[in-house]
Amino acid sequence: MSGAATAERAPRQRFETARVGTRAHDWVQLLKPRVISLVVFTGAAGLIVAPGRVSPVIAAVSILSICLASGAAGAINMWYDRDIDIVMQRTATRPIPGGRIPPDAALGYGAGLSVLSVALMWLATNTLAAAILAFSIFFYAVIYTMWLKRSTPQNIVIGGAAGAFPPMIGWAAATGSLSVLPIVMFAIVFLWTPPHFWSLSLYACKDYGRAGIPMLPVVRGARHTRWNIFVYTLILLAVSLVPSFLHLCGILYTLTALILGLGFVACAVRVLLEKQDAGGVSLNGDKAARLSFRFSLAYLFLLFCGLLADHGLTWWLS
Ligand code: HEM
Ligand SMILES: CC(C)=CCC/C(C)=C/CC/C(C)=C/COP(=O)(O)OP(=O)(O)O
Repeated sequence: MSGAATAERAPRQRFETARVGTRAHDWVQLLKPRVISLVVFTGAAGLIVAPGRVSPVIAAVSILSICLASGAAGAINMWYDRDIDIVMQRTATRPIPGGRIPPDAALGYGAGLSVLSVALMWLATNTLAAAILAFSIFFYAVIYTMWLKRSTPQNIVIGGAAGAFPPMIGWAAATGSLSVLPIVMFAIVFLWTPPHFWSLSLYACKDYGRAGIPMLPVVRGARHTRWNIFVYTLILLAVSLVPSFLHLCGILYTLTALILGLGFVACAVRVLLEKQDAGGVSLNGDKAARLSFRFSLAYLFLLFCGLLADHGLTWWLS
């Protein structure tokens, strides 16, 4: 090959590589990968603390199924929400509003991955796990996204159930049944979701208002939302201690839940006391709400780490 031909092709090859790379990145972004990471972690925790032994291959396929299902639901959510995502600053550059993935292709991708994830779970484990997985996709993609999100300020209180199922799915995958602990784990994620999301919605309120989405601070105001965050963190603290009162967990979990829960309540108190105008709108760049949102992510991750560590310690001592 002549030197001139090589020189001519090199920049073109670089362009093709960049384009392929960018497209792959967009398909991954459609799955909401960072959200998946925490969803999968809570699902894996349910699977690990369940009684009995699961083969590593079955465990891996179960976790992969939860990962694909969560991503599939995210892709369908982004397909349906393309009209509002384009109006909101936070979401305007997503692959569909950004014009990089056609809406029909995103829907096909989400639907295909949904079927694949449920089929994989069913083949690898049992009907109960596959059924709850299918219901979670339906709940997030249809009940939350297509119905509740645009119709009521209680959208995420009810819709939060979708994201709370993974620990139950993990447990069901391992045992073929359910029990008190996975139901309490469901309740923890369910009660965690409102303060998690409302903290963010306090500083993303303008975006939601512009898109006409009836999120709590848009409809009932920032002050009401601040109080709701506080109340939910208190209830969450109480419910996170239920496994301890029922003797389902040991001291390691109890201490973790207590310290993290008090930390989350402290964040909520800062949100309540943030310098604000008469309507509760922050005069401080929503510093406290931003901290509370970040803390919510650390809280759930560390609480489930505490549960796993406690489980490991009990197993090691027995
Ligand atoms: C219906 C319930 C939920 C709602 C409405 C909600 C809402 C949100 C929103 C709007 C964001 C910001 C995303 C962005 O900036 O692109 C976010 C971030 C996040 N959420 Fe949730 N969430 C919910 C449930 C969950 C659940 C169940 C989990 C995991 C167990 C979770 C984990 C995360 C994570 C890890 C992030 C950070 C993502 C990032 O850094 O890009 N969320 N959530
Ligand atoms: C197993 C399985 C199917 C799990 C589902 C997990 C689940 C429900 C995750 C919800 C996470 C999330 C980012 C919701 C926000 O949606 P949004 O549309 O309000 O937020 P957006 O404006 O950022 O799109």
